[in-house]
Amino acid sequence: MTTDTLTLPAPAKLNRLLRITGQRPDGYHELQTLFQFLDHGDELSLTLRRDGEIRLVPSLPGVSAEQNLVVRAARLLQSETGCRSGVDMSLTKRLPMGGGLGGGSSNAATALLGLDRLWGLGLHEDRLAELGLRLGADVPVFVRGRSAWAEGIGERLTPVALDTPWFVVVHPGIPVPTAAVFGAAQLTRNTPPITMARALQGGASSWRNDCEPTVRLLYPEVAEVLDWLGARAPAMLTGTGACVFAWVDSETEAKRILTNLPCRFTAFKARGLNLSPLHAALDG
Ligand SMILES: C[C@@](CO)(OP(=O)(O)O)[C@H](O)COP(=O)(O)OP(=O)(O)OC[C@H]1O[C@@H](n2ccc(N)nc2=O)[C@H](O)[C@@H]1O
Ligand SMILES: Nc1ncnc2c1ncn2[C@@H]1O[C@H](COP(=O)(O)OP(=O)(O)O)[C@@H](O)[C@H]1O
Repeated sequence: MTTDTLTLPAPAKLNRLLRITGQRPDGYHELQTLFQFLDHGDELSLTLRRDGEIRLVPSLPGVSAEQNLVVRAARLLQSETGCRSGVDMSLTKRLPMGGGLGGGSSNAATALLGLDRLWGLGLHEDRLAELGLRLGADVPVFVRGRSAWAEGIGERLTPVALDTPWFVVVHPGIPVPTAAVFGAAQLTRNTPPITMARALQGGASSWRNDCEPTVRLLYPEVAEVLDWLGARAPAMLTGTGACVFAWVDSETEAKRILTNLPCRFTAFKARGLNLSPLHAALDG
């Protein structure tokens, strides 16, 4: 049976570890990172249009519909496949923009997989991941939908099963643009690469984020969150920020930390997942 409307999750990700091991001639940084999904995120609704039009209503504050990654994903899919169907999209945004939670990339992956289903394209996951990479370095992991060890700029992915604690994720109330962190002179760019086995062997207590010292220095609001949360549980930066996460043993402990949150910060609690809720929804 075919359906005319799909409503799908676009989960957040955390970078449980992030090492910057070099820089390519085109300026992009080579990373080693561990990606994990959360059971918290945005939601994208897709309704089939037969006239080929692609619409997003309403658009996000500060991002025109044309720049929005879900519209760009839909156009890319149309131009690559010659598909003549269109779509009406609406996005329920819960993830902060520029938060290091991969919201835009996750939205793009949900659009790619959702439209592949809605338009009956039947594209292979490898092809969708390749199209995703053209939209952003973080899109492929959301297309694949498994926790992963990532290398290159994040596109060389090996699935892994990570521990799945409860997390408290705190946003300092300011965005941190990815390009500003990667453009900073003082950023560490020469961390020696390690094997995935060694990274996993060390466990969460050994995992670090190479962006953290630079982000601390450039964004005192993030440093404040790192100090506040770090005093309550082990805490680190996700991606290039702005969000900081801490891992705890139970939902009760997560709630306890949230109860005392200073009102200048926003926060949520979520469980770590090794399978993306998008894939669970599409397979269910
Ligand atoms: C570093 C990560 C870790 O997850 O951080 P967050 O953005 O999620 O915080 C990501 O790989 C980010 O991926 P994504 O957000 O898709 O980045 P893009 O839009 O492709 O790149 C934005 C800009 O950041 C720089 N950039 C990005 C990725 C990379 N490996 N090296 C870079 O130097 C480039 O200047 C690029 O123009
Ligand atoms: N659907 C979208 N959701 C969020 N941001 C988007 C979207 N489409 C385009 N963008 C642009 O991408 C930028 C990075 O967004 P986001 O993915 O939320 O941050 P991060 O990569 O730090 O997790 C935003 O500041 C915005 O300009």
